[in-house]
Amino acid sequence: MGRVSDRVCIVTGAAQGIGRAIGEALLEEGAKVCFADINGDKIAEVADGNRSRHDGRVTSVAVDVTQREQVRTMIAHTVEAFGRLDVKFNNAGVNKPMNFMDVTEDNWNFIMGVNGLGCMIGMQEAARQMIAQGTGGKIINTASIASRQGFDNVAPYCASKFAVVALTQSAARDLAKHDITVTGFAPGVVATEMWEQVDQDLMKIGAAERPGQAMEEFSAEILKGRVATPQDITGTTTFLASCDSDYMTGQIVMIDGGMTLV
Ligand SMILES: NC(=O)c1ccc[n+]([C@@H]2O[C@H](COP(=O)([O-])OP(=O)(O)OC[C@H]3O[C@@H](n4cnc5c(N)ncnc54)[C@H](O)[C@@H]3O)[C@@H](O)[C@H]2O)c1
Repeated sequence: MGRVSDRVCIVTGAAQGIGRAIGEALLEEGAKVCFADINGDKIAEVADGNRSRHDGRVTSVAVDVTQREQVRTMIAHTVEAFGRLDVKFNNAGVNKPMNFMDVTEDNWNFIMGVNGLGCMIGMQEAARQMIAQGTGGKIINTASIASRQGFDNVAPYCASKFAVVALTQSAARDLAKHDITVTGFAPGVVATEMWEQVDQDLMKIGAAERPGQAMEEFSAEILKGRVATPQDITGTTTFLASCDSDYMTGQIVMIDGGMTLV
């Protein structure tokens, strides 16, 4: 028996990076997992790649987390496949570095849309299903080191991740009476495609002159070399999915290699 045997989980942003690692770790611990992502081809490939090892416990769906109807369809698909929903990870996220003075309404709306609104809709629709089931459940949101501190050239991203923390704390209070716990986790820097893209974007806006420079400087100044792999954080995410007590609700677990201590 795994730590989350037979729990029905949805992970958004699961076509790559942190979300994919969360979903695959849940499968290893016995869960039934719906992998969900805006990239329909890639999410189907990820699910196919996991089917031979975990047959009957894998499904996938294409979803844009900012679109409520698509989120409802994703949940309906999962319930049809596995009978219910126990755990919902709101992990899909975007970043698009820009100097503070160049931030546009489009940039703000894009980042706040996916990271903030997408998280809120994801929580509401998961909770709606859990309330209808009468089973309670768990909602787990991906925050960030950027939800504790603002960093250069990523103001909307930091604002969106502060929003994730506030949504987690507020929803934890509102949903407690339905036995739904709401938690989050806040990684530091994780080596994913998002980080590679951030690196390229920083060069485009002139905040770095060569590939890897911004990361090296950030690494030297703030990280002290502590860059995680997606797999480094799945011990914590599986714990949050398995933890039946409500003592964690409303909390954000830091997985940032001690960055908040420096
Ligand atoms: N990589 C890091 O250093 C780091 C650190 C802290 C927090 N995070 C957060 O972790 C989460 C995952 O990040 P990652 O590094 O794996 O990024 P990533 O870019 O590798 O993966 C993000 C996934 O989200 C999907 N996505 C984007 N917009 C979507 C939408 N509207 N609907 C559905 N799916 C959508 C993408 O297609 C992609 O597969 C994000 O919330 C990110 O903000 C990342």
